[in-house]
Amino acid sequence: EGPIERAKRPEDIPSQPFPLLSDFEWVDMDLTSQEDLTAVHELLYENYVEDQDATFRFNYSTEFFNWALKPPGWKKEWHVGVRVKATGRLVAFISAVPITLELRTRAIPSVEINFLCIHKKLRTKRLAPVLIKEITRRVNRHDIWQALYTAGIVLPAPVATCRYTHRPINWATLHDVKFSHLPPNKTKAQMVAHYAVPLTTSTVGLRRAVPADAPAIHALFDRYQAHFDLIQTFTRAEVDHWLMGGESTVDGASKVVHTYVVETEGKITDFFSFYLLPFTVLGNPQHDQLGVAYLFYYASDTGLDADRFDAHATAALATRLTALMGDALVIAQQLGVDVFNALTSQDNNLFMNELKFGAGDGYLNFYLFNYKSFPITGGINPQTKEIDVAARSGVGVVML
Ligand SMILES: Cc1c(C(=O)c2nccn2C)oc2cccc(OCCCNCc3cccnc3)c12
Repeated sequence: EGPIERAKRPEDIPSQPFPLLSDFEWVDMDLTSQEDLTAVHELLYENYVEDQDATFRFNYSTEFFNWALKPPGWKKEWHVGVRVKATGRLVAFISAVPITLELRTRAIPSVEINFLCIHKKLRTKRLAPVLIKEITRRVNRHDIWQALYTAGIVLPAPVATCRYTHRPINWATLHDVKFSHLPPNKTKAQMVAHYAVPLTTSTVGLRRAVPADAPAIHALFDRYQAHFDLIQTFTRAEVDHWLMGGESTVDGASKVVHTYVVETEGKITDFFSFYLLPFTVLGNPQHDQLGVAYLFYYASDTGLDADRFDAHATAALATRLTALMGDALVIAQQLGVDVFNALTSQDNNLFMNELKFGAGDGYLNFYLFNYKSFPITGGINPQTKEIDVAARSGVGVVML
């Protein structure tokens, strides 16, 4: 395992931007300005990823970008836009944010590439490879040579493949928007009852995290995720940002990322987090938005000191995570979420059957740019693609 290309130096990298078609120009988006944040939001609102049937489109808010694109170490020159020279109209975007990866305990200073978006009217102009080459140049100029990215499509050699899973919370709405279907031998009332979630949480000591919890969360999280093969490691400032919300917080609470802790006798024994990212529903008379939560990072000290494959420790962790994530569903329901999404990564397979997560028909492939790695299990059987509960995933990193 290791870098593919021999190490270059920043001074070997061109200082001039990659050539663009003559009608277009590169622009560094200024995401400290509401105007540019809104321009990026609108471009993606109208042109970003949709599901197969063009029923749903991601709806990333400007608060979401304040969180996702401005972590510690963020750079304006890594928020790359393409404008039409004549009109100034934003027609494409790609971003990089700094992340420290660890692959089997080897630290890899990297970036995370995300939000590659090209206006629908400019597809098939081969703009995507140009955007990727330009963001690579801008990152290399800062002496970073590896990158993490995900895609629904299969490109050469994913480092891991995980499967989408969904836990319906508001089954009736999911049925209205044709995401969930009524099985032939069931009634709507039975489906609604099957997915009913309690109105209140049950874990003793569960509460919203506050900034003062960050050191304890950081210590627990470092210990917990040491057992995965591919993780994102966090500085204290990165815990403050990614788990406490950073700039997306208004009066201490983020509207995007929601983090909860379990405090038992003055000690933080567990935490979990999820982020809210709605879908725009296309062409539906009853609903134009779908409330979606995505499981983010979590940790528990249950069974932490045992060997990862110790059956008793695993069973104890499964029980604990089932209780915690059951409460995450309750909190998501209180926030108006219609479906709670998770991947087969992390230790999610330990609770998803018990909590009625169902396998989706989407897959998320993880890619490492310029780094050769042995494959990592994504929590599914490579042949059947079915969720493999026994094979807990080696993927600890979560991509937005
Ligand atoms: C996306 C997504 C969906 C859906 O598409 C979906 N849920 C309810 C209705 N729909 C249509 O379901 C998931 C389950 C787990 C993780 C996920 O995503 C993980 C993070 C995705 N990163 C963004 C991304 C962008 C482009 C391609 N792939 C991923 C998803």
